[in-house]
Amino acid sequence: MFTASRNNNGGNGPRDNVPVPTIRLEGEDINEEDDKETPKSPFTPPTKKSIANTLFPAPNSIQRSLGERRKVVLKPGHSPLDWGALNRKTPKHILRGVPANTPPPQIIKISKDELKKHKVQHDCWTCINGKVFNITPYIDFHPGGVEEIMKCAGRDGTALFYKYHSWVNVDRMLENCMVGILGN
Ligand code: HEM
Repeated sequence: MFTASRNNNGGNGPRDNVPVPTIRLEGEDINEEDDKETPKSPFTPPTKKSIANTLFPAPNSIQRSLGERRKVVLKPGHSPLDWGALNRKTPKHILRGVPANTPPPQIIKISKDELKKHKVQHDCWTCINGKVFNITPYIDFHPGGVEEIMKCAGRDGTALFYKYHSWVNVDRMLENCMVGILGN
């Protein structure tokens, strides 16, 4: 007799305890073995509580340990994807906020006094892990809101940054906004 069965393991062999449906073609012989009642599913249906406990972020993640997520509504055109697009089409010196012929950020030293001068929304720098970034163009794109990101304006924001989101890749996100390296 022909039975078409398919495991739910991507076709790589049967999985333990998982019922496999049997499809019978019309007019074919019935084998008693096949006629047994389908075993009960080993899965219990999810409840609201179990869904809340299993969705992203994972229950034991850093995100959860911070309590309620505090994302804000961003202005239209300010999603993370829009930030990516802006980075692709904007010349780097504009994102860095420096003249076009400025040497690469890796060889520019910035003093703490200079960093302090850039602490307003239209001219805002911060330092994370020793790298100074011009965050002026990013402020409106920050998923945590303007008020939060402005707490690191004109100063070293490393501790605050890691307190809220150690998982965010700041070097990648702000790579085109890097002004220089923090000196003394
Ligand atoms: C300058 C560098 C910063 C960058 C590039 C940055 C980037 C981000 C990104 C990408 C997210 C979304 C995270 C996610 O969805 O998983 C986020 C959320 C957030 N950020 Fe920042 N951030 C910066 C600085 C800060 C600072 C200084 C603070 C606080 C004083 C802060 C507070 C927050 C908060 C509260 C959220 C929402 C967290 C959540 O989703 O639960 N951020 N930030």
